[in-house]
Amino acid sequence: MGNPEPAADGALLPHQKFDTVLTLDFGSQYTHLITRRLRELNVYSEMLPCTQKIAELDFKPKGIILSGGPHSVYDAGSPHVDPAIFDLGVPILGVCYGMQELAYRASPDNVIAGERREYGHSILTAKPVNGKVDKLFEGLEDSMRVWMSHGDKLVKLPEGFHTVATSENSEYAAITHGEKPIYGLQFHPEVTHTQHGTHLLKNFAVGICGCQQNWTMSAFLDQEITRIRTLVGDKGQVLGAVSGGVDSTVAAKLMKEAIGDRFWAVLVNNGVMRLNESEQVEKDLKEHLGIHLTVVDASKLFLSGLEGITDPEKKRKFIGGTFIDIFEQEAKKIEDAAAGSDLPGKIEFFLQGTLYPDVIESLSYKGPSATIKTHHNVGGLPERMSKGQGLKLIEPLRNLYKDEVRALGRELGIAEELVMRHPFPGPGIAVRILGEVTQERVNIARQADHIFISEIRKAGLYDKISQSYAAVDPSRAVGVMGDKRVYGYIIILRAVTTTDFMTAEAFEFPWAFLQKVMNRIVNEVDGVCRVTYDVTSKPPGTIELE
Ligand SMILES: Nc1ncnc2c1ncn2[C@@H]1O[C@H](COP(=O)(O)OP(=O)(O)OP(=O)(O)O)[C@@H](O)[C@H]1O
Ligand SMILES: O=c1[nH]c(=O)c2[nH+]cn([C@@H]3O[C@H](COP(=O)(O)O)[C@@H](O)[C@H]3O)c2[nH]1
Ligand SMILES: NC(=O)CC[C@H](N)C(=O)O
Ligand SMILES: [Mg+2]
Repeated sequence: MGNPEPAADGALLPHQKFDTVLTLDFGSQYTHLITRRLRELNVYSEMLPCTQKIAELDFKPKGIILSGGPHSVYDAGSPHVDPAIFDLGVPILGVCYGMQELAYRASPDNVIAGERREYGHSILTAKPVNGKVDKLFEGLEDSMRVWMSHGDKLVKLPEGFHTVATSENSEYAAITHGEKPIYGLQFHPEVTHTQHGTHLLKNFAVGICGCQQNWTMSAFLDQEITRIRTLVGDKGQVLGAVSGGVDSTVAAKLMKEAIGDRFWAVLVNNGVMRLNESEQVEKDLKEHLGIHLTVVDASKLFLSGLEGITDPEKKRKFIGGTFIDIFEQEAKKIEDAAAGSDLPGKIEFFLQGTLYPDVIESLSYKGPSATIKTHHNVGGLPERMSKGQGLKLIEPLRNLYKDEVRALGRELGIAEELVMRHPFPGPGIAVRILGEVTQERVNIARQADHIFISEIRKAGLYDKISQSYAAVDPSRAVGVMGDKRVYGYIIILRAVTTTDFMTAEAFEFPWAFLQKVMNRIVNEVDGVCRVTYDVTSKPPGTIELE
């Protein structure tokens, strides 16, 4: 099931504690939106690949949703669901490919390639049966705009099914079985382009599956604290890397709440953090959160090692590797110190702030996809540490989306300012300096970044932007300042809005704001004579420059 954490009796995972709708992924780009929409309704949902064997589940879902997907059910090699889903006796909803899969299973000649693709809006009307609209469409009696994206279609109703909604182009826009709670939709209720899509998913999850709407961060917090205590026992100790970022701060606070002083945090100052960041984080974590923290100043080691490296991937790999070396040394020191203290047990666990999108990424049903960039990857850390030092992994956030992590942070009483911080990558400013990283360039990037972020805060824009920073382009440009010719670096400002950091749009600043920031940077940061604003969306750009 992909959960690397050790099992312990009584340490219940969310899908064992909360009513869960299981979404099986056939590779649609929208699958994860199904789980998102359900969680927004306070119904817990998890996604697994369509190849999941039902016998291997360690929980019983209250309902199953089969997602859309790029394949055609009738093609050789197309994915098919484990037929055991039908033996669970729980409601099933097929969306697009998922519906075609249901029809195809009933009889392969139910599904054919349509004459043309249907992509975009369509008007859907619920069709009453015996004068009554189906449970799936309760409260949705009026026509609604839905979003379609398919080329294949049902040519006839599978045996035992009837139509519960039609659209302009699809006679079988929504179908249900006469006796069993099995449903199919040709359109996508999970996308925001579908009107009342969330209402429809609620009708399925709550009305039909009978799920309780009790997935709240306060309930999760209680469950997770119990789970961590059971897992770690009353003697075990936990070690964790913290950056001051949202994820590691929330994970650390949660750990502190669960096991108190048996949690040990390490912050590595890699020399490419923001202005005063290391000091600020130390203060925040120690004072506000009361966390037991070791700060390792390795800035010289990182900066000297980065000398002469211009290739982005090489920079990332160097930083990732050095980070692990330092962390291992510190872990050893802490362990040795803990062994000599009167603290009860040995350090057995390693805390990691993995989030659900990372998990989804690894569970999605897809062919091999190209690596865009190597994230500095503390993901490499536990493997070496678990083998080398026998540490077991603990990942309390692995089922949460970023906004859920923020809500959990608030639940834990973490200050709003920490909870709402923009993400900051592990390799830090090093991937925001194009080409070689030098102390001079780091200083310039820090100062420019500090001005940009302070102005964003002053203008009340910080929470409207998902991530922002200033980068340095060390190819220089000519300028004139105080009647003198100057030849200086170019600053690139970047600010984006995004929900999942997979795609992003450049933030639209008022012109006067950009001019003000430009003015301050050229006047206050030595060595800079030009400021540009990067308007590239993702794709084709990425959020970081390297
Ligand atoms: N300077 C650092 N010192 C110690 N650990 C770090 C450092 N930078 C990153 N990490 C570790 O790497 C993990 C991944 O970094 P990432 O930036 O994705 O998360 P974050 O910093 O906790 O939160 P955010 O996404 O808000 O920045 C962190 O959770 C932390 O465990
Ligand atoms: O901890 C991290 N280590 C990394 O190596 C790393 N690279 C990118 N990022 C962050 O990921 C998000 C997407 O960034 P990209 O569009 O540049 O891939 C953005 O939020 C980036 O800041 C990283 N975070
Ligand atoms: N969005 C989908 O699930 C598409 C299903 C199938 N590939 C079709 O074209 O009809
Ligand atoms: Mg970070």
